[in-house]
Amino acid sequence: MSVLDSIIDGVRQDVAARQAQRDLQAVKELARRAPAPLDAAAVLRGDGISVIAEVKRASPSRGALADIGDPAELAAAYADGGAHAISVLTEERRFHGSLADLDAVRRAVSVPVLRKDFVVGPYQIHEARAHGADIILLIVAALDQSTLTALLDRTESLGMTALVEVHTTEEADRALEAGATVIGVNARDLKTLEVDRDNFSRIAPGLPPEVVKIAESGVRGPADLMAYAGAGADAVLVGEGLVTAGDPRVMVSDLVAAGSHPSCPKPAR
Ligand SMILES: O=P(O)(O)OC[C@@H](O)[C@@H](O)c1c[nH]c2ccccc12
Repeated sequence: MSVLDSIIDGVRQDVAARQAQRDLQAVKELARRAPAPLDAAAVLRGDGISVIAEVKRASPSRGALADIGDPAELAAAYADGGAHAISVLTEERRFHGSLADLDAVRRAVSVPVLRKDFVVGPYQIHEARAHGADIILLIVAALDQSTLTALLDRTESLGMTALVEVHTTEEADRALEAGATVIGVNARDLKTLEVDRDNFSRIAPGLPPEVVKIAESGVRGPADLMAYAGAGADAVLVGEGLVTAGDPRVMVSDLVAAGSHPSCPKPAR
């Protein structure tokens, strides 16, 4: 079984346990009462290269990454450094995240918030909305085509933005077929956990100009952001580099400065 399959197995069990506590109707009601979602796609498409800064406690490849302390403080430091959006891992078993982390971050920042998890069904989307998320991650490799399409439609019907994650050109075709308008190319293969930063430049140029393109994983500093920008990225998603940085606020502001510098390449559209 691949790493991805085993993560999904655990996620299905955890979702079933939560759903037994609070059913879909109840979560939908909470979602309806949440403040309206922000237009994240507009933020990410804005001038310069946007930075999505991730609250990431651990990963399957590295184990515990850093003692991040209070996730609200970390998220506030990211926002203070100029992050355009904040990603919060909520998967518990491998990433040590939680919905409590999402709540804490939502209360701490006013920029768009991404719930980063392994979404397998509509329950998690309403749940994300109920906890104040504006963006949801949908991983093409984890979903069959009809489920992907249904989950994308569900996300949009709640006024949220779907970040549809791909790792190959075949997956990118499936994302477009499903109607994705924001596509993330992950440098990390979720089946082997190997990182290949050139993956973005192989896949992104084949995507339509109007699609918002996000380069995910492997950004260690401004040079990686510039390289992704040169290959057409609208935004970068950065986790490990930030949680292990001595001063996350300063690192975010260095990335934001690089991404808004006149010499930084802009996506052609
Ligand atoms: O820590 P990194 O290399 O900066 O990567 C961040 C982000 O791209 C990564 O956490 C990620 C991308 N897609 C995912 C899907 C599930 C869990 C995690 C991820």
